[in-house]
Amino acid sequence: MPSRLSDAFRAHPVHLQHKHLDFTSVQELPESYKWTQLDDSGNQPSGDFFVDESVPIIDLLDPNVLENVGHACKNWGVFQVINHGVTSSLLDSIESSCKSLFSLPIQQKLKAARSPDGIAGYGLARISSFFSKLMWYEGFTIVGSPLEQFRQLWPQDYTKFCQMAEEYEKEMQKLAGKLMWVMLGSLSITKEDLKWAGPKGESVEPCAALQLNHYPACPEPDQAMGLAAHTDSTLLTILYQNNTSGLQVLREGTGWVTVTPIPGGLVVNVGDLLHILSNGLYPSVLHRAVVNRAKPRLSIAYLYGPPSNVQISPLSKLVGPSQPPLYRSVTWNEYLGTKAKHFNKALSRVRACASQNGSVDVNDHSSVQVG
Ligand SMILES: C=C1C[C@]23C[C@@]1(O)CC[C@H]2[C@@]12CCC[C@@](C)(C(=O)O1)[C@H]2[C@@H]3C(=O)O
Ligand SMILES: O=C(O)CCC(=O)C(=O)O
Ligand SMILES: [Fe+2]
Repeated sequence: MPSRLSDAFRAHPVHLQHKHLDFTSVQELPESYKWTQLDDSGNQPSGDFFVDESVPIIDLLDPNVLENVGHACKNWGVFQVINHGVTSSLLDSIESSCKSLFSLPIQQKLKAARSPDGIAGYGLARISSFFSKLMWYEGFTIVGSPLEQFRQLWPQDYTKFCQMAEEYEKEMQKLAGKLMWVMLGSLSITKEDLKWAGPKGESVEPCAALQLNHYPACPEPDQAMGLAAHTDSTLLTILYQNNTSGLQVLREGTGWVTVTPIPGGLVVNVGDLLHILSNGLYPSVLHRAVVNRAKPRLSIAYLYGPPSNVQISPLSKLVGPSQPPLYRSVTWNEYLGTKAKHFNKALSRVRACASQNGSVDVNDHSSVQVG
């Protein structure tokens, strides 16, 4: 059983033909990038034009923060956070470094290509193997120190980039720890209830990945897909998006709702592991990224999870005779492997007794087709 996050995909290598497009030279969308409704998992009418609903914005300094976060997690599985303590100068720096990174020639970026059974590096979206059409997307995954890969990629500039990425990871780790306790606190879970977080609640070596996402401007955005609908496998994800819209979340009964960027704001979403811990009370939100004709879009996701070999299961405080545990226990490593194999059916795979009692997964996106 793998015990480090970077070993999670060893048993389930993802073989993507590395057909990398030089997006800058394309005038017309190639057939292989044209999505129809059938290719698009979970396609629902877009809520953009008629929905007067928007993802909650939460001020982390608000005295009612617990209640507000609880409401957002329960009803949306996502919120935007302000007054989070991460400086706008750090957000600006990482954004501009990512811009330089993605503007390198494709041959150079491929020097740091992710291997089929690896976790870190440059490449197509990992979930691409579940779809017959390609995404208008390129990404870079960083786990721990990015030094080695960036040395190959950027022999002159890598130290500056690495220092900044490490500072960003440090700040995100602090914020993610804080957010985790607020999100759990909103369920009346205290630090004593979470054994793996240490006696005082100090998180024992949490695991995390930094995902740099780039969606170039697209000649036919209505037919293209940036990043197909998925949930994150994390406890929670913190996403910084530049000032270009593209992120959409699926709201039951409404459809796709755009998460409009707010200056200095960060998007926080509930991941599958928090859904499991909360025994299904907090849904992990299905989300995707669409593209546009005018401007490239950048986003930086901090994917935060528990130590990779800790067993995660519904918290005992949230389980009782009338609320049986909905999921069996699973480590993050094991769950990432399950996700690599079963994608949007991964949660159902760890569902307790799903086949015996015939119950339906409250967060089951298995109606979502994979191509
Ligand atoms: C820790 C991780 C979560 C993630 C897979 C990864 O190894 C690093 C990238 C993450 C990401 C980002 C885009 C969507 C996603 C489903 C994917 O394919 O790669 C997530 C993965 C996840 O949360 O399962
Ligand atoms: O680019 C976005 O807005 C979404 C990115 C995302 O979902 C991810 O990195 O997991
Ligand atoms: Fe995501």
